[in-house]
Amino acid sequence: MAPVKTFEELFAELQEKAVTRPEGSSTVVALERGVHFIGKKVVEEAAESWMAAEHEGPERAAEEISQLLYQAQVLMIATGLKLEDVYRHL
Ligand SMILES: N=c1c2ncn([C@@H]3O[C@H](COP(=O)(O)OP(=O)(O)OP(=O)(O)O)[C@@H](O)[C@H]3O)c2ncn1[C@@H]1O[C@H](COP(=O)(O)O)[C@@H](O)[C@H]1O
Repeated sequence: MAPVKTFEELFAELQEKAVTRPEGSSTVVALERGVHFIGKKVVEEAAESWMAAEHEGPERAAEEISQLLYQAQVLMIATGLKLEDVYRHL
């Protein structure tokens, strides 16, 4: 089983990709396409999370929610936000 990645670890990984811009990174492609594109992905994954939770069971819901968290992080990076900027509203 692959090691578990935390929310903070994923964010640090994405921040580094945003700086180093490695080839083949889906995050870099999304950042190049911009906030409008990423925003649509957030909405898409939110809808898929809802549908999975209501109709497809917890395992599928977990998969879709992980993608929602990923897309939310990409949106934060595209907007120039750090985790702390969001956490202080929690
Ligand atoms: N957790 C994710 C993650 N979740 C979703 N996605 C991508 O988000 C994009 C949009 O999702 P879509 O649902 O539209 O894509 P799709 O092909 O239709 O997939 P399905 O929803 O149909 O399954 C796809 O390219 C997914 O690969 C992710 N891309 C990357 N990560 C992680 O982010 C890190 C950096 O990844 P790279 O930037 O690709 O190196 C790595 O740790 C990755 O595991």
